Amino acid sequence: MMTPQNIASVLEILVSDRRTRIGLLSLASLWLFRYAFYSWRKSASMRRLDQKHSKRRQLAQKRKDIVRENFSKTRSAENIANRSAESLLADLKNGKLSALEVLHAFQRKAFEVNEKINCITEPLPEAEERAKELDQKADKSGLLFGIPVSVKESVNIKGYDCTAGLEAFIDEIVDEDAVTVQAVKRHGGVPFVRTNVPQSLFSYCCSNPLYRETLNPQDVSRSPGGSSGGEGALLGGGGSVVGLGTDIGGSLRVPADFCGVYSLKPTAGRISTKGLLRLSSGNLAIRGVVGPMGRDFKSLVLLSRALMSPEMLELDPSLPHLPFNEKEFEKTDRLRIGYFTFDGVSKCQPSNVRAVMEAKSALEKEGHELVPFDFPTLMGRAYPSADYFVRLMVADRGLRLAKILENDRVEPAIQTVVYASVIPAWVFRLLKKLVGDEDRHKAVMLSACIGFSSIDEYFGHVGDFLLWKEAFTQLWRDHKLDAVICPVFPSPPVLKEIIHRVTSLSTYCQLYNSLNYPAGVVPVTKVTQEDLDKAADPNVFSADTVLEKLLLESSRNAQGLSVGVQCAALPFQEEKCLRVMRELEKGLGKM
Ligand SMILES: CCCCCC/C=C\CCCCCCCC(=O)NCCO
Repeated sequence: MMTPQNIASVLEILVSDRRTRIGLLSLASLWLFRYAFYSWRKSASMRRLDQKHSKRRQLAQKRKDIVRENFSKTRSAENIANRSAESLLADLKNGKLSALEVLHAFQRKAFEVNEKINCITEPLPEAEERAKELDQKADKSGLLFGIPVSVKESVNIKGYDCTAGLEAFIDEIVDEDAVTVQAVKRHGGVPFVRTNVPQSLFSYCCSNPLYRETLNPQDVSRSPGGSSGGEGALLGGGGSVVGLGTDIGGSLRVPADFCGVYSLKPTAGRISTKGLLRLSSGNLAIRGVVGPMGRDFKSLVLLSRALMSPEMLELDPSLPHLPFNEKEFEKTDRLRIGYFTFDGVSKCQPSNVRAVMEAKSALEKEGHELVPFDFPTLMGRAYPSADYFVRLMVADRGLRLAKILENDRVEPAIQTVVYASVIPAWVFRLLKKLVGDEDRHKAVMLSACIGFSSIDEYFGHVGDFLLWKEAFTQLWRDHKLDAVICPVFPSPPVLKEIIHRVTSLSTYCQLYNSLNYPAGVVPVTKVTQEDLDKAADPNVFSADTVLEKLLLESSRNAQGLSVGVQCAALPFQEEKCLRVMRELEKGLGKM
């Protein structure tokens, strides 16, 4: 038996033998040498990385200086940057405003907002020339004529590197605009700034080692959400009126919700994704999309029209021929709309339940029929939507991303990816058995880390997933629904210290990525003291999981912050989705 005495006597024998002593000493020195060598190599590579970051930031600063000098020549015009895209467009077309003065007003405002919340990575100095060219044109047609458009950093812009805050892509200059940027330009839009993202776009944070952290314009102690967080923050702060974001698990919708603005996640395949930095482009089960964001609803519709225009279809002939259907959008007949406030995974705080119920009343006021759509109960626990999403999203256990991150500083939000790629799957399988399914969020996270042991298992899972999607759509049809409204996120905007932990809480958004349904966000209400009192009362609201408890903590002092609602429709029915959003706007008295 191995007792401490036995171990001590074995050690004594070993140490008393001279040759063993020398052997042990050599082994220890070798280990020490190896450790010192790797530490030195690591710190040298971190120094190189810091230099690379600082050089890239200097370039961004140079571009800022050029742009500042240009807009300083024009007098300050706050009243321009406050206006909606629709009202600007009217004056740009009738000649009351020039594209250049509109650009300068937005550049000035964007810089002002950026000083407070660090939401832009850099401006695009070439916007100046573009605006001047537009001002020379007699033909002022184009859905976005002269409108400044902000662009998420991971969307390709010719002549720039699109990094997603990853070392591997710094200075990798792209030679063509993304198709969406080309479409914006064809419609007379003026891409003018690039907005910040979380490292790798694989989280709901908005921080990366290169461009650092973006803050929420409503409350700087909170995150703007991600991954289109810079975009949401700039729009919410008033520095842009429309912009482009991307979404594979909520990245257009979480920031819109957290920053009090509008967005539309389209069906994958409706808007071209050519020219996006996509780290999971090989994932056909859960597909990434690019979509519009807007400071107000009408501006969102304007950009949506441009992104689904015949010009877009011409630029990417692989898209189905579905130009924006004005007739469908303009319809006014009564709609049958489902609603739910619990998806079976993440319990919503009172403010977020109230937002859905207020949206329900607003839509009823407009004459629509609202019916409960409690899909988790109707489908039974055999259909855990969150589990399908995460397992398929990281079917490679994050291996691809972990390789890209090899020489990088890694942000806390994606540390799990690095751990999962080095710890054997059986460890997570065992942990999942021990933990059980009681804590739904832990179970979801562990599912993601387990991955698949064979292609056979993966295909089986995808097969089950497709059946789940069919069952969901059938349920929707059985309820004769035109659309569904539900929460965007289970809580108000989250504190920046904990945002990196909420990945498995964004289940309301992930649902529509799994289903590939279009879904948009409308800000509906603001958190009240009464909401917070209810949240703190265990008789009214009980947080079940560790993360729900953490969210509850984070919601303290959240009064006054915006809370939105998601509106979803069946695949390729973006117009219907926007129509429900419009009806909601009307019902809320915003139109
Ligand atoms: C194997 C690693 C486990 C890590 C656990 C991660 C769990 C779930 C991953 C989902 C994260 C999705 C975030 C997507 C945000 C988004 O929409 N990005 C937009 C990309 O264009």
